[in-house]
Amino acid sequence: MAEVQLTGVSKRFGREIGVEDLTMTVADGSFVVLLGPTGAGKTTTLRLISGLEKADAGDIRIGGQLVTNLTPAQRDVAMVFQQYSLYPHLTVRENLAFPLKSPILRTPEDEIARKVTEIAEVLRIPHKLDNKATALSGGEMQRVSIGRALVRDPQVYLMDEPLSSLDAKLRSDLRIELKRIQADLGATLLYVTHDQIEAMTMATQIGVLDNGRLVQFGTPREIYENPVSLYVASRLGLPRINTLPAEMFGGAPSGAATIGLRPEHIEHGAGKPSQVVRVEHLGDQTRLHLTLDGHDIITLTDPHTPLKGGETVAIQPRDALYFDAAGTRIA
Ligand SMILES: Nc1ncnc2c1ncn2[C@@H]1O[C@H](COP(=O)(O)OP(=O)(O)OP(=O)(O)O)[C@@H](O)[C@H]1O
Repeated sequence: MAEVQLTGVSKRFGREIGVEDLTMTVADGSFVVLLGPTGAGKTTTLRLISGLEKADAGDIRIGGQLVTNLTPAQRDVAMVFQQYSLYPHLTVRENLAFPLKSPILRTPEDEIARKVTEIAEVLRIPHKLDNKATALSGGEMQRVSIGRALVRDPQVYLMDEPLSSLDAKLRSDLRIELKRIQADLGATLLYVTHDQIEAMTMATQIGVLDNGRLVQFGTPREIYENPVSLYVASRLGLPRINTLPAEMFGGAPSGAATIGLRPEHIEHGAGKPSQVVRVEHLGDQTRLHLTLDGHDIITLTDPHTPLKGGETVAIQPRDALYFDAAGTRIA
């Protein structure tokens, strides 16, 4: 597979910023996740790499080769979209085989059959191989779409929220499968998601986009534990990071305007008394909704907590994050 390198890439749509001066390297064999709210430029980045959009400025290299002026087919990338794109009149088998039948590839028939069977098994649809694409559930269609990318051996895979239309169980199964397949193939994969569990568990690196600009690039742990700004800190973590006036607990560093408290930054049992508004049992976590001097705080607690709404619990920060008035991290 190959490394993807973006250097100073910009793309506007009229006055709208798609991406702005984007410089990023997706190393060979890495799994990079792009995070950012809607409109941040994630899809535009994938479309620029695949050649579906043309950059206004900057260079894109795949495997060291400048591809800025190449067509999508010449770039040899495989893209999976959020919405499945299958040939409805073909069977699942024919849909999966289609990318291998390109005259350029000249894949032998027995090799095609072997790859199609292998991918169908990985995606758990071998019993559907002879169904028409239209005779599948939405989740099965999306698995075939992913399969159509995986049967190929492109320079890079580009995936735009490929699991978002699937139910929770299939999504978590495929998350693990996709990560395993990527690691086994040593594939280079650039992946867009809004799902932070996908980002945390699959990514080797995460790139955070803000209005077309790359504001931080690092491992999931770096992004979570050492965010450069409040914006980045707010992209990961459930419940979301709590933000309070910096001086609320005393001891804030000079220049701090906001203290950012993730659940693990909130110690219970000492400090300032806060009111319990509600204890929320979500099954996999138990959330404690608190209020302190008119500020709402959401944190986590023991599932067997005796705390109830109306009670008081003392809290204090531990290893919290501090930000200045512009949201830049200062401590
Ligand atoms: N074809 C287009 N024409 C006009 N504006 C566009 C076009 N494609 C993208 N944009 C604009 O570029 C910006 C970035 O869009 P993009 O789709 O890359 O965001 P995104 O991060 O992928 O968002 P989402 O999470 O909603 O998919 C947005 O302001 C969007 O409105």
